[in-house]
Amino acid sequence: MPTITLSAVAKSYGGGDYAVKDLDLTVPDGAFMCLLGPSGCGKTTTLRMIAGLEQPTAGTIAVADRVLDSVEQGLYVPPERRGMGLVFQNYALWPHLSVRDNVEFGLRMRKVPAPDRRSRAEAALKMVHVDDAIDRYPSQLSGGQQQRVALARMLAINPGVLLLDEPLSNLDAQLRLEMRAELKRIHEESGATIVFVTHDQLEALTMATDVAVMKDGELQQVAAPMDLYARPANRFVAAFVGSPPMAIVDVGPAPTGLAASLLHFVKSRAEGCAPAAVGIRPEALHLGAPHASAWREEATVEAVLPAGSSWTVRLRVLETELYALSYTPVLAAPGDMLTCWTEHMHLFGEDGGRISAWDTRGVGA
Ligand SMILES: Nc1ncnc2c1ncn2[C@@H]1O[C@H](COP(=O)(O)OP(=O)(O)OP(=O)(O)O)[C@@H](O)[C@H]1O
Repeated sequence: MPTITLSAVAKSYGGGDYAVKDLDLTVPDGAFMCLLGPSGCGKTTTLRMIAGLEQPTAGTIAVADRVLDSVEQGLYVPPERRGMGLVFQNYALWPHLSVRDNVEFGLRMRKVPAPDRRSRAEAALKMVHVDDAIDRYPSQLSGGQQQRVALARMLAINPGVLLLDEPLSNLDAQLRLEMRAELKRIHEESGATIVFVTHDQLEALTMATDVAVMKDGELQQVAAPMDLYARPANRFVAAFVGSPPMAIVDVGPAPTGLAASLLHFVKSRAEGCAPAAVGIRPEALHLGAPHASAWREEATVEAVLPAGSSWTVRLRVLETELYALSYTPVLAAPGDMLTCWTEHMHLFGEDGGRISAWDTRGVGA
């Protein structure tokens, strides 16, 4: 199975702006890599370059030791010779062909003999759990089933690399949830290397083995989902990943109120540490009796928002609004005064980058 390597890849559509800038990215063999970022950050362009649908302006793309694009060497392998399967948001199935024929279509184009075609189509449809609808037409299927057929069509050609561009965005919330679990299972069963484009951080965190976060055409961080969440490399990733988002408080150069309180705490724990901003995730902000070593302040409850299994509380702390997320019932009412506290802060420097030494409290100590 193949590792995909992008080296110093850039793409300009003309006019001096770059959709993708100097991208170095390795998608490990068998990974489920999500390209994550806000609209326009270059995710689709990156995927289309891997697919061969766009040619890079600079750089090299290789799969295993086979170079597919090299601007320097004037080398370019067209999409149909890359051995990759693509599924896009609009997964057009042929309306006049049955599910079986839709899936067999790609195999027919590749001149696979009929009996082999038949068994491969059946196996692929079985894998995506729509084998019971094999003789139906696309109009007789739900959106989720159609999406599965589109996937089966790709899986049947047995690609080493599967490229998916927001394939779940046309589905309703329930189906999206189901399909996320299905895609994970399909990834494990097929062993394919998957690159998946999404702007939905939850989708990325739940499915991926590796997440690459992009902003303005530039790679911000590549990490396993929990590492990305626990140790975001900079303010952008910290604010983009997590819901409700991390509160990020600017603490320099002459902080007052909450900023002063946080900075005072940081300096008391790590002498010489001078962060520009302090971040607190809502679920790391607790209410009630604090741990001895924790940062704490008095908070006024502004609103309690129960959501069945969790409680979001809007607090006012030293004139600043903060959110706390609790997974145990919060029995407070607006106007109540409580102590809020945390032991988990994220520190960011002047350049927005994470001060990782703080995570082990080695800063300035
Ligand atoms: N064919 C094109 N011609 C000119 N500019 C383009 C073209 N395709 C994309 N762009 C520009 O390149 C930048 C990156 O676009 P891209 O579609 O890769 O981003 P994205 O992160 O996938 O966004 P979205 O989630 O909205 O699809 C954007 O500024 C976009 O306007």
